[in-house]
Amino acid sequence: SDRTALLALRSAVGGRTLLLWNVTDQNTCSWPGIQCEDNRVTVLRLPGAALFGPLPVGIFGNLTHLRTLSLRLNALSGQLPSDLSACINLRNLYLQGNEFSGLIPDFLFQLPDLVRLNLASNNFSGEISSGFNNLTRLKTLFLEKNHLSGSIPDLKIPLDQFNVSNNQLNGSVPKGLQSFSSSSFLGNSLCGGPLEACSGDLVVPTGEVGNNGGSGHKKKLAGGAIAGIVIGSVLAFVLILVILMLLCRKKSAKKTSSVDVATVKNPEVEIQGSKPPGEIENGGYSNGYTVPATAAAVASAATVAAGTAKGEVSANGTGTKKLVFFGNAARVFDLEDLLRASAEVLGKGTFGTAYKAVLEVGSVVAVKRLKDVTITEREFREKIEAVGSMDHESLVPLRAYYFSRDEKLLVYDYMAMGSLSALLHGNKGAGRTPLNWEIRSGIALGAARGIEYLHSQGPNVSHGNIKSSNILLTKSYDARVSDFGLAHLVGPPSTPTRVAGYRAPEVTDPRKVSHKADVYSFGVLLLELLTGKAPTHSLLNEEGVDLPRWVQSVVREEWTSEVFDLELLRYQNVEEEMVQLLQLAVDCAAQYPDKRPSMSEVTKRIEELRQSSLHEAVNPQPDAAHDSDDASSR
Ligand SMILES: Nc1ncnc2c1ncn2[C@@H]1O[C@H](COP(=O)(O)OP(=O)(O)OP(=O)(O)O)[C@@H](O)[C@H]1O
Repeated sequence: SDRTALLALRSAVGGRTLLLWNVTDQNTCSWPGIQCEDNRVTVLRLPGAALFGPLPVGIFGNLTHLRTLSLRLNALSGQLPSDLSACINLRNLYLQGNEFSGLIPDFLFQLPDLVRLNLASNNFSGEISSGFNNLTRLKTLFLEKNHLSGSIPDLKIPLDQFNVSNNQLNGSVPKGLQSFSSSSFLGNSLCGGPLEACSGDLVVPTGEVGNNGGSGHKKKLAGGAIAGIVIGSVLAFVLILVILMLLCRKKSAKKTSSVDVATVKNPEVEIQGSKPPGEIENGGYSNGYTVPATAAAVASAATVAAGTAKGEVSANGTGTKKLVFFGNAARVFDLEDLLRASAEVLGKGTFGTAYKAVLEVGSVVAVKRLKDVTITEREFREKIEAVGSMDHESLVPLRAYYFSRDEKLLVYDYMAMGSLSALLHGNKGAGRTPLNWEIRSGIALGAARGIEYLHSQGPNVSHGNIKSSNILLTKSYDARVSDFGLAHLVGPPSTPTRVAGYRAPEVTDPRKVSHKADVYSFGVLLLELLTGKAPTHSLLNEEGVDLPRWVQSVVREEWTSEVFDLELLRYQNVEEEMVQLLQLAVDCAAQYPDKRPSMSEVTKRIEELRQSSLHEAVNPQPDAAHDSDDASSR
């Protein structure tokens, strides 16, 4: 049984479990570091518990329901016990910071559910097996600081995190791993990818210069070859310049009033729109980042468009170079107004750059300049019409759009308080409105209603990119969901976002997102709202777990002291409701889609718990009321 196995572990490697575990307590599941489901041990966490010596065979063969095993930072040694292969439900295996040795055993590759594997800082030796390719769900692989040798196999699994630094590896970094930074590979004899190019990468086909075919030595280029390359490059550059100049002349002679926006790309705006590295990050704290522009970025697109749009509306509505508005009474400004507006950069996102444009009449709009739109104009218009027809008080309204070959603009209502992301993680200085329970639970409810509305449009309508920078706030902190329907307008991101944080585990193509995947992302958003921690924060703790797993790893009794944002804790009278909302967040972020509630259920639960907290604030109830509530819900 699980109990026998735990007792065997205790007597084999002892450590602090000798003090921690009260063996007279028959309820093994209440022992520190242990969590159970249906009376079977699913989580065993004994980090830094002074465990010592080899793990004998005969223990883990019984703990077959284990999902998380963390024995990091102990002094365990020897080979990994072969009966660990029986733990086929294992998802998280954290063994870093021990003295394990021998080969990385093949049985690990037979654990189909493994998501996180950390074997760093041990004495493992031998080669890294291509058997890791069997672990199709693996997201994190840490093997740094061991004695691993040989070359790195080409791993084709979609890893979020990977590190093999400080081993004795050689050869080149395989293609599939080249997007990781050099720090993942340093301290080896590796080359290629983020590291220095491998010798042999530069093959110059002349008699005296080039690779000698396998000796591994890089031959220096001869002086003559270098001169040849330089002169050749300069000539090619001059030739391109001449061609460009000729082309430009031809074009301007042809017509002074070109029809296409593409010809008036405003270099000034381009510069102002580009971000200084590190300052504006996708999903980061970009709100409030302002670069005053003499003319809006949108104006660059609008300049010619406005000049040519008048009277050029074609009968079918396509091919027009003008703003297309949604709704009946919405046409309160036109391209010329946008042209005269002053603009500032709000931030750069997955789909392009967002600007704030202040119109001369005083109204303010947000303009999103889309990049990487690969679909045809017809498809674009069809899809954007569908987005524009969405109408709900918890969505950021899309007012208008503009389409030309080189410029695609979306015009939204401007949300004065910026994004939830900026509010939670941005300026925490004095003068900021404290984010109390009422505000946070109200934001949760507004966002839930917006997503519920989107889902009510049909089984194929999902948001696909729920995160805190896409929840925007009005002056009165009402939440509005933004960026819906955009994933279908643009091509796949050129660089896949590695640590998405919000993305459900089953999602492989970010454009194919189900209702249940939105629910997962909303769960992460709720956790962010309650903990104040950003889910994209690199390593939430030393184990590199994501926000949902971190919250789950903290026992429920300790949620109040360990998990909640300190600012929120000042409002003690709503502790029970806070715990309920956290439980809802955990339910939403369940690993398996079928276990997650629907958005309408989510909205209902938030409404209920908010009602009880508001009621309580007005009519404080004695504790007994809670007890009876609990009893009835059990
Ligand atoms: N309608 C709006 N009103 C006010 N601010 C906005 C509006 N739309 C976007 N922003 C701001 O502009 C920033 C960039 O937005 P954008 O939607 O382009 O990127 P993102 O939300 O960070 O990422 P993604 O494109 O992946 O959704 C956001 O952080 C938000 O603060």
